[in-house]
Amino acid sequence: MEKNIAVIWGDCASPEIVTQAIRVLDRIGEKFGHTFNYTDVAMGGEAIDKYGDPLPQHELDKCLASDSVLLGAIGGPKWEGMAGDKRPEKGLLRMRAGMGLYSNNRPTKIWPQLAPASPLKAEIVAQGIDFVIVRELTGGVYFGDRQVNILESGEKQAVDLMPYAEYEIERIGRIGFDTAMKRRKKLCCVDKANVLETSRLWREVMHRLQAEYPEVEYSEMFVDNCAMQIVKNPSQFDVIVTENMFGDILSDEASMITGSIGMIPSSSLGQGTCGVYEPIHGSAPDIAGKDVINPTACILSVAMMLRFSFGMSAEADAIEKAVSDVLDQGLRTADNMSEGCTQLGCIAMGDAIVKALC
Ligand SMILES: NC(=O)c1ccc[n+]([C@@H]2O[C@H](COP(=O)([O-])OP(=O)(O)OC[C@H]3O[C@@H](n4cnc5c(N)ncnc54)[C@H](O)[C@@H]3O)[C@@H](O)[C@H]2O)c1
Ligand SMILES: CC(C)[C@H](C(=O)O)[C@@H](O)C(=O)O
Ligand SMILES: [Mg+2]
Repeated sequence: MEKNIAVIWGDCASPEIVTQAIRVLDRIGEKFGHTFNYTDVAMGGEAIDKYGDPLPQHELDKCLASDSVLLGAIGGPKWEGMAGDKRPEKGLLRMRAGMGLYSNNRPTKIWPQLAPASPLKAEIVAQGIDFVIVRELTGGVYFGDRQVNILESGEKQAVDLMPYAEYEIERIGRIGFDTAMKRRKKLCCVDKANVLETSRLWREVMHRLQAEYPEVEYSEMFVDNCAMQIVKNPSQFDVIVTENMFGDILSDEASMITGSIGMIPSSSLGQGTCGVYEPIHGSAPDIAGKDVINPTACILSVAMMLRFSFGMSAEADAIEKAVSDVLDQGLRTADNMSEGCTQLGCIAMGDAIVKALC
């Protein structure tokens, strides 16, 4: 097969992990007889520096014309303090909206080899950590109206609105139920229905959908409790469906109990098969240029791309097996290092995963 992939190299430490992910893709191409063509796309800080805009239309068009997009992460201290709509992150949000990627899948699964790297007690880890956060990605407070008003007192007042329409909830709710049907058939809707009107509308829509999925054990949980339960008893979760900002926060928390944020990939999809695949972490400016960032989340994002956008399951399995083999060999990066293991840098970890693919 031949596939055209838009590549967003990203900012700070991001190009280091994207480099390793492309090496893995190239190796998969050789091994399975596929051709992957790459088109560079500037987004975030790189695009601000080049074009004065975090995602010019011509760069978004390259993403729209591709079979899928591979992204590291954007943003960093160099662009802090810029106006909200000029910041690197605005490019990411514009891409998600412009490509209609309302469904973000963030798998939270601990690799058994990484159990010692989890900050949770061994007995909690032993009960199993394997759930998916289905995060709504193009609505809510990220995309609601914003204002800065001047009050009579002369003070500023900032407003970020959190709108959700029924169709936005229904389409992501359906994905939550469909994901649960393919797994252990448990779905938890996480919200703040004790306070927020949007959450109450979420529940109303979810209850309608629930009738269509009688096999799914459906539950609801307040987001503050969920944050606590993820640490106390993560094995209770199979699929979590939640709104944009709650999903952002909970997925970083959830990643850590698997040993490191550097292990969790994600897919962002809408109606078609063209999606964006990226690690859930950011551009890690504090470790940029040091060859210490863990490339695994970006490499596993490639596996998700192959599986979900290109229907290449055997190829995706091969990447995941290579990651598992490398962990079996006791190879780790600094973020998930534990006693008795060998610490590698980003490039050496990429080398090890590519070698394990051979
Ligand atoms: N999708 C994206 O492009 C994306 C996602 C999150 C944050 N960001 C941006 O990234 C920038 C930095 O954000 P931040 O510092 O809050 O979050 P971050 O995820 O970049 O880093 C948080 C901490 O985790 C560490 N870390 C992250 N990924 C790692 C990896 N693969 N291996 C080892 N350690 C890793 C970092 O070194 C840092 O100490 C900000 O500009 C933010 O907006 C972008
Ligand atoms: C960079 C930021 C806009 C982004 C988000 O909040 O969605 C990031 O944190 C993520 O998790 O992808
Ligand atoms: Mg985030």
